[in-house]
Amino acid sequence: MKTVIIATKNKGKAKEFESLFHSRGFQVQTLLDFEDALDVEETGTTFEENAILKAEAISKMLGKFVIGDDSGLIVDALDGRPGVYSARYAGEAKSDSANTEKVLQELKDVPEEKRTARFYCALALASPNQETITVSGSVEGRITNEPKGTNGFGYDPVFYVGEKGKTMAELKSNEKNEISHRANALHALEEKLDAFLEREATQL
Ligand SMILES: O=c1[nH]c(=O)c2ncn([C@@H]3O[C@H](COP(=O)(O)OP(=O)(O)OP(=O)(O)O)[C@@H](O)[C@H]3O)c2[nH]1
Ligand SMILES: [Mg+2]
Repeated sequence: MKTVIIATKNKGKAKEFESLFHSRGFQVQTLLDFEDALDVEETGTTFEENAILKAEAISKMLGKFVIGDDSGLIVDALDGRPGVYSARYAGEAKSDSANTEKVLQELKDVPEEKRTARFYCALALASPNQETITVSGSVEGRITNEPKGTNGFGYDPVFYVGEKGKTMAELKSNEKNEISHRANALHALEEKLDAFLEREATQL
C-alpha cells in the first residue's frame, strides 16, 4: 500500500487522516510514529503559512513528500479568533476543554444569530523535489451555549452543524469525514495529487 506522511502530532487529526486516506488506498504515518520528529514553530500569521512551515520542515528532515495541516476555528463575533491560535487559545498547555470554555465565556452575551463560525483547514503538500502545493477547505456552523457530544476533538462539542442538526462531536466519525473542513481540503488536494505523484516518480 502507498504511504503518505502527515506532519502532525495531533491524535485527532491523525485519526481523521487515517480514515480519509485509507479509502483512497494510502496508509498514513504521522509524527506520532517518529520519536525524534522536530517541533515545528508555527510562526505564520495565516493557516496556509503554518501548513507550509510544517510540511516543508518535515519533508526536508525525512527527504520525502509530506502533508502539513494547519486548521482552526474562526468565530465572527470574536473578529475571527481563535483563528491560527486555536490550539493554544487558553495557553500553551493546549487543552481542548480550556480552549472551548474560553470561547463559550467570550460569547456568553452573544445571541444565537450572531454566533456564526467556521472551521478552516489549510493543507500543504511539500517535497524535496518540487514546489509546495496548498489547498484549503471549510465548514460553516454556529457556536452552541454548552458542549454536546463526545466524538472528534478540539472545539467539536460546541460547533453546531445546521445541515445535520447536531454538533460536530455528536456526529459519527464517518459523518464528520463527509462534511468537515479537513475532508473538503482533501477533496481539493485530490485534484492535484495524481499530477504531483507523477512528477515525484519521474524525479526520483
Ligand atoms: O473541534 C475541532 N475540530 C476539528 O476538526 C479541528 N481542526 C482543528 N481544530 C482546532 O484547531 C487546532 C489546530 O491547530 P494546529 O493546526 O496548529 O494543530 P495542532 O497544534 O493541534 O497539531 P499539529 O498538526 O500542529 O501538530 C486544534 O488543536 C483544534 O483546537 C479543530 N477543532
Ligand atoms: Mg500546531
